[in-house]
Amino acid sequence: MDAPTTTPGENGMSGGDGWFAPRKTLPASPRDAGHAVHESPRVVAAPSPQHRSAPQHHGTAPEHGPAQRVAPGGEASADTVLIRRTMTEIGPIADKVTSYFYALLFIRRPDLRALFPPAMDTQRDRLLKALLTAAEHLDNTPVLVDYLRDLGRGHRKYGTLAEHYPAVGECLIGALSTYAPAVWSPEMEAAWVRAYTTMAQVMIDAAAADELRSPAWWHAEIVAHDLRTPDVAILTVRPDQPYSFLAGQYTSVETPWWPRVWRHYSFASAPRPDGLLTFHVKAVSAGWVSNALVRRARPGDVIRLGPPTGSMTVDHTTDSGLLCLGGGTGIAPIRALVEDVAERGARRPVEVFYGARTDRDLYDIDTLLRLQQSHPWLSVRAVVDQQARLRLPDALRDYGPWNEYDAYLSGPPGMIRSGIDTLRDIGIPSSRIRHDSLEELLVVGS
Ligand SMILES: NC(=O)C1=CN([C@@H]2O[C@H](COP(=O)(O)OP(=O)(O)OC[C@H]3O[C@@H](n4cnc5c(N)ncnc54)[C@H](O)[C@@H]3O)[C@@H](O)[C@H]2O)C=CC1
Repeated sequence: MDAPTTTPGENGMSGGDGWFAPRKTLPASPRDAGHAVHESPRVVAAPSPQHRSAPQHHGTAPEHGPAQRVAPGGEASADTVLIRRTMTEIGPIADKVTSYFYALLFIRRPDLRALFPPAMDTQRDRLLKALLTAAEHLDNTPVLVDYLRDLGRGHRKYGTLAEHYPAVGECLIGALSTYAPAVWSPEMEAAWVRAYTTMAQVMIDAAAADELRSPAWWHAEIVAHDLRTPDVAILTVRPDQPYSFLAGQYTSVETPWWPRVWRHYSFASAPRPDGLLTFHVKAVSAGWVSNALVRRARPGDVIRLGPPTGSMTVDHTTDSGLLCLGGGTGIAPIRALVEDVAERGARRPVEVFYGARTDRDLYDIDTLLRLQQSHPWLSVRAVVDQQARLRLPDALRDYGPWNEYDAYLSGPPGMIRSGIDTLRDIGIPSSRIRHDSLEELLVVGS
């Protein structure tokens, strides 16, 4: 059943003006943000241990959140239980559900096809990951609201408008109800409608607020292209308008050769007075964007950038040391963090472990060693797989103690996972470990 068989209005769904119609205007004050669709008072469940450590975004703390039907004592709310039941049901057939969802959407709203890339492979993955992430955090209001606000802001660059959300919601429910018939019921549908409507409103409000402050995207001219290894290039770009971000964050990049295909890259420098931005890009197999940026891009080419995002930033309210692990091109944001500490003039110890498979892959070691020479508080150690007794995260065990340090991890997802285990094992609490979202990393740099 891969082809859509429903037509608009089936599955109890109305047309574009149906029950998903969102409020399009900005709330009167920031305190009203996200409130419009709530019927019950705000109740925030205790964050799960896994997320208690999640660093806060640098913006204002979220005040309101979706999915307010939270049971007392931090148990999952009735809606969350229902929604997770659907997710369990569709998990094994997720590919089919997402294909069906997009087929429904493009049949009902052919005009929306132009917002998506010609090839939909990664896009399919992303929808599912966004859904799973939202479902996972449904009762964890601050985390979910942060996530949705980022998602709403990030969707501006695709040309997403408030009026698109009803169609997306209806097709999503159409796909879920078709592929989860065993668990689907009027209650299940009502839970999804409530959750989607509220989540969509948070995204719409975040996008509307962002529109008052920032462009939807920036054009940026490549001003330098430095091929450091046959596969790794360092690109320096000049945005056409001021671009403000924090060291440790990342953004999305679109090349002229693959329109509407966006990939994430971290800023490899702290904000500079000349406004230039730097990215480290490794060409990976089947990576359209990364291959274009490494092998095809030249000074003078113009790329597009989305807004900055990510919370792997330095907490300047403490003077704890920074323990930084950068694997491969994951060293990019670590270098930005080092520059950030240097610019503040703080004498906090910063210990960088730079992991690579071979000597040749340590493409940025010279810069880091130069920084080490001029900053006595900085120590840089290279861990090369071919020579090391221990792989990158395990190498930490030979040094320390690390109990006065905040840890920053950046690199391949496997390295981050084993890094988290090692750090916990050597006594660094989760609340002091920072890294980018693993979901995002799966498409970083491809
Ligand atoms: N370009 C950028 O701005 C950023 C890139 N990244 C991510 O960094 C990664 C860089 O890839 P490559 O340069 O090819 O790195 P790589 O695969 O060559 O590995 C770099 C280091 O990580 C270690 N490592 C890899 N897998 C491991 C595992 N499962 N357990 C323990 N250690 C492991 C290796 O031993 C090596 O020391 C990509 O996944 C990219 O998405 C992350 C943040 C920013």
